[in-house]
Amino acid sequence: MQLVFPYTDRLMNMESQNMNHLTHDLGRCMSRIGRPFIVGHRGASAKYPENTMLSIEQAIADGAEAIEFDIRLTLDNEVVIMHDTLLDRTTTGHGLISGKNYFGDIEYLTTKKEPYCPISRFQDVLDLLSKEENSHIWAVIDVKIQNSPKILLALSEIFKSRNKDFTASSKQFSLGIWHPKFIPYAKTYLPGIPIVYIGISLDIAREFFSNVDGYNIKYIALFGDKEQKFIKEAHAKGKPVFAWTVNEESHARNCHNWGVDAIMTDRTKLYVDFFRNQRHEERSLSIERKKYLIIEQTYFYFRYFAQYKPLPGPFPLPFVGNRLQYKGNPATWASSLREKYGDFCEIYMGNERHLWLSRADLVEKIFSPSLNSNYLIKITPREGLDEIDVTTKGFTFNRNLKSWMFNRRFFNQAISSSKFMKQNVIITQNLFKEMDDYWRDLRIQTENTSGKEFTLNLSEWMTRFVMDVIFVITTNKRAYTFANYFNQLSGTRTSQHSEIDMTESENLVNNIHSWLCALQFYMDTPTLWRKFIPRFKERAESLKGEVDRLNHTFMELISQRRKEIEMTPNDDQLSPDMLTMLLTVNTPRDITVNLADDQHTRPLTDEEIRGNIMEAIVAGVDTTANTFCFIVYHLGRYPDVRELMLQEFNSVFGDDLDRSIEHEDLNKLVYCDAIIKEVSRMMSIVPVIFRMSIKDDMIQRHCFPAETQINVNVPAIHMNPAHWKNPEKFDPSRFLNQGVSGGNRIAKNSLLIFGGGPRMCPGKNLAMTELKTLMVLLYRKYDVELVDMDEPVKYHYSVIKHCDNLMIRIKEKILK
Ligand code: HEM
Repeated sequence: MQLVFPYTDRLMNMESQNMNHLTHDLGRCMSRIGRPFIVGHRGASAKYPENTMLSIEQAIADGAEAIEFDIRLTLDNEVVIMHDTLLDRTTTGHGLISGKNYFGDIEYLTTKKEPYCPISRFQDVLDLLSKEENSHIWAVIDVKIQNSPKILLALSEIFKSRNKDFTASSKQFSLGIWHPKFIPYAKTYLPGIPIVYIGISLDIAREFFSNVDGYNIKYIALFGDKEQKFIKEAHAKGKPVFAWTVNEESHARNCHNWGVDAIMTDRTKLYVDFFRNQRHEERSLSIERKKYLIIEQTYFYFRYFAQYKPLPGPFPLPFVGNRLQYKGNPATWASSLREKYGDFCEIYMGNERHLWLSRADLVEKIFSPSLNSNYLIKITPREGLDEIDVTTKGFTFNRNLKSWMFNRRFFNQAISSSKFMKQNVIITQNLFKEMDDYWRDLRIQTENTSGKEFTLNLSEWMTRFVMDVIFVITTNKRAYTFANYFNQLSGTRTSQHSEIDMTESENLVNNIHSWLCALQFYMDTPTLWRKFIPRFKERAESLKGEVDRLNHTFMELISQRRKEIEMTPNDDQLSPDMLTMLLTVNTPRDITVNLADDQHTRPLTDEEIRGNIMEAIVAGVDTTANTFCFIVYHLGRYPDVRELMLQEFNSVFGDDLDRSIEHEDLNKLVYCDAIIKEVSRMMSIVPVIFRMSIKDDMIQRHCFPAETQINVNVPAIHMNPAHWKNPEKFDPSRFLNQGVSGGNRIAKNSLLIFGGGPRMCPGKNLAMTELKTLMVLLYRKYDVELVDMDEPVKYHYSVIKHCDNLMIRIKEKILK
């Protein structure tokens, strides 16, 4: 398949004097080769020791168009090709490279890995690329973040010793920069050499690197529809996007489909061949398949006109139904459907019928509390979900009710035990302290520290913070997500955690993100599309690879913890995290209290545990973090409400701003509780709740068969004046004095923050505990304001409502 890069035409038409060589030459070459450039990451490092001449030469011999390597500066000012700050991992030497001379010391070392190679210098690479036969090879120099910017001066001297100006070098080299502080030095010392941002954060790329010539982004950070918009944005500006480090076939294929311009890989030969072979593959629908599709559609319209009396709704088109009208925002779609077709209407996703319910009285049956309810399953049978093995495991997609009930019982009791909740409050406080230290460091680094004020993007911090909290309470392991973020913002690896731990966790967290993409894709994409349309088929394969990898990682985590438990002496206490509880329940080391009953006497299998842990993380993090951001936004907009909340904190904690929070304190925070509910009502973080009819049924005299998909339009119910007085008004007091005579009454099924019936959110109490603890921690310590009081809150949807770029200003209160 000949793929023309989306931005190539534009590049070709641009005046060449307005472009640097990187964008210009890349544009030309790519339209010619019709696939991403292959860049040898540290050379052909899967075959030969990384960052050596042997490895770089091999990458070129394999047919790579470019090479990538890292540079470090020695004590005697030589630029050597090395990744780490230390010699220890890859060479026979020890200690910091910056503390050793090249001459007389590093020059005598070799690689640890065979065949033993000398340590290369930048000079050597320059010699190689200056050869006539290599004049087409292009290179990315990774200027590692821990280097002093003076390495760029040393680099400049080496270039100058070959050519007086940088014209020749700028055609072959580009500088990979991690931190914006290097940019002015690069522009001064190496004028004309293109600069590429290297990193893992698209937000940082957008905010601090808008003036560079290209982007080299970690593969996983480009995963997801929103993330891939970044590639389009960059292309619209004529800037290429590369991805690192691509060592899986499915990843390479994804990069190709996303329009990534170059992939950095350790396995150069494999990918040069891979793309060569791929282009020869034929992809066309066979005649049999086409026939099958026609018969299927005829049957669909027969049923549509003859069998059911359709509800109001748009007419479904062949094959796609009303799918094309869906623009990725469930709440807006639900609201426009309701406006046009009323509170009870229908649409078709492909050939599948979906009923939409937008009023509390319509959902009465759906949220019946009975365990014999007709609505205990959430999603209609979808082969895609079977393929990724979630329909008999975990919760949300589990169609096996026996297995779901078994899991749910243990999950519920594990996370609602008081031991677990207490631990959660302690962990949140400890991690908040660490995050607060990072904020202090960043505040000190910023120039304006007057009045101890500090501005931060709360939405970025909170998704990472809550990920860490939920990770620790479920697995007793850190995710280091906000420490990683701090390192990126500060430009140095200054958080106290080890680089290996942090990289491993970062990969895991990214993998969870891919798993979520996979769930959505396999749930929404019809089987026929996944099987027969090449673009969907490839995406399906690649996402399946991500799911398998994540399952494997969690299985390893579980077996590791099982061993740790076995090694722990019987008298020693085990940590009350969820993984340990689920591993020990119904075993002699059971640390849960009355968790099991007569019907639930066996231990959980590793696969069951995996499902429970993964869903706790996936379902708990974004929901809680985004709810917290929306709370902070509302408290910024409504100072009266904030004042009442602070008075409540004062009545519970006194004026001791430092006293630690006990789990019991949180029950006393009734106004705080009301704020959370009111914000959640107005924002409807989870805008659609799904159910499937197990048997034929009827709502308001409209009959529908078994296995009909039902979607509940939550914002419509949360904002319906029939259920709520002045629904547009932010008024937490509507949740006070419930159950008191003459007090407020909440209409049945009108508040669906956590869903309803037996499939209601099992993390409800944990979420409320977490949110209250965070509110106390932030508002007791700081005066918090919105940076822009007039700006409406920004958000986007992907399954749930995500708060975007919430900029707040915090000022430390004076301790009494
Ligand atoms: C403010 C935070 C949260 C909100 C707004 C929220 C909301 C929801 C909603 C609306 C549902 C669907 C319920 C239904 O279908 O009736 C749900 C399901 C679920 N939630 Fe939460 N949730 C939050 C936090 C959490 C946390 C912290 C956890 C666990 C650690 C969690 C775990 C789950 C699980 C496992 C399900 C699936 C239950 C099932 O299908 O049986 N949630 N949540």
